Amino acid sequence: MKIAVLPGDGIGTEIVSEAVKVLEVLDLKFEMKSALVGGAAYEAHGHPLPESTLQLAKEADAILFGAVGDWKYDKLDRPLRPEQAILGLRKHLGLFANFRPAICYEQLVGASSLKPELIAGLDILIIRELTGDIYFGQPRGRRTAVDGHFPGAEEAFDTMRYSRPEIERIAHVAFQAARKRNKKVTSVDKANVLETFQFWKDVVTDVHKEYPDVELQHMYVDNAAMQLVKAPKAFDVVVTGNMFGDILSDEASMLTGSIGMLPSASLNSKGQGLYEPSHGSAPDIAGKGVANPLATILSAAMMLRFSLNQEAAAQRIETAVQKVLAQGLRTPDIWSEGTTKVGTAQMGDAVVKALTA
Ligand SMILES: NC(=O)c1ccc[n+]([C@@H]2O[C@H](COP(=O)([O-])OP(=O)(O)OC[C@H]3O[C@@H](n4cnc5c(N)ncnc54)[C@H](O)[C@@H]3O)[C@@H](O)[C@H]2O)c1
Ligand SMILES: CC(C)[C@H](C(=O)O)[C@@H](O)C(=O)O
Ligand SMILES: [Mg+2]
Repeated sequence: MKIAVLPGDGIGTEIVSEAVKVLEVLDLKFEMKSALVGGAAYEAHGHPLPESTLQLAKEADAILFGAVGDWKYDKLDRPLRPEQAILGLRKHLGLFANFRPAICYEQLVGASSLKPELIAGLDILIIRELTGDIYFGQPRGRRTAVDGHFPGAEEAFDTMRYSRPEIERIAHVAFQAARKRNKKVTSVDKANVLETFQFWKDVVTDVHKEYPDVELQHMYVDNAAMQLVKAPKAFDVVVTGNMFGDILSDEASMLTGSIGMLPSASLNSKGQGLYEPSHGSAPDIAGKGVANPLATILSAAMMLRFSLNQEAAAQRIETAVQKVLAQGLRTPDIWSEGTTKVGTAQMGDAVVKALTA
């Protein structure tokens, strides 16, 4: 089993080290190979996703990814920016199905910004389409406006688009996931304004005919953003496009206590997957040893489950994470009165200890 380890930038390197520690202690005979990606790869090779890194990723059974990006690269031409590395990996590997489970662990009910009764027992799954939408639509660019409110002015534009097969395959993923859970899918769109999302809604409705045992609800994205903080437990599986999924998953992360708790899996149709926390490189706390590594450690558990056929090991990691939380250990992002503040490495060590005890 080959795992490509791509730590990236900022806290990416700190949190991936902890996940690697956890994987190593399982002693499952993985072959782990690391490569530079993002800003780190740009510095060394002049490109955020060098051919050698892409090749390593393509040949791996699974990819463990940290995060990419730093403010200092914001002025680079877009194709050279660190974020192009993760977008390129998703595109080149066809990683269209992004699972972002928002689970509020019992021990962290007090860490959320929401009232405990709203989030105690929360377990929802956001399924974000990851290779289409306005993220990848062409054409895009800058030009001189020919119409609109300011003809002749400089303007920028992107293209929002989805094809029927792209929507169908993510809808199947969502209905099948819901079958293993509480059999409810909420499809989030903006069909009242955008043709792309009226089409999304129509296609999801068509696919639903094959899943009569699963309840389908449609919801506009603005309402969904509100309902997520009003009554999050009313959701089971949420399926949506690339951009709405990006935004709603960050919102949902706060229901779990912190964005440092939200893992993710991005899968292609061959069962290959990239596993990364949902958060970014957090330049504001990078290098301080305070980042929460649990989202990355939980992403490694998802990797064992979805790509490496190691369900028992995945469950061992998830149980170990709950154990350290029960011991009262908290990185600053999830710390509350009466618990013990620890750093990134101490948190990783505690998970390793809980696994081996
Ligand atoms: N997949 C990715 O690689 C990815 C995802 C999101 C953002 N980014 C990039 O990351 C950079 C920073 O973006 P941003 O600040 O908008 O988002 P971010 O997710 O990096 O950080 C947002 C806030 O959450 C905090 N945070 C994030 N992860 C944390 C963790 N594990 N523990 C504790 N606190 C954590 C940060 O300190 C910050 O205050 C940008 O360059 C952005 O493009 C990359
Ligand atoms: C860094 C960026 C390209 C990325 C996205 O928008 O998909 C990030 O925000 C994420 O959620 O993985
Ligand atoms: Mg995001």
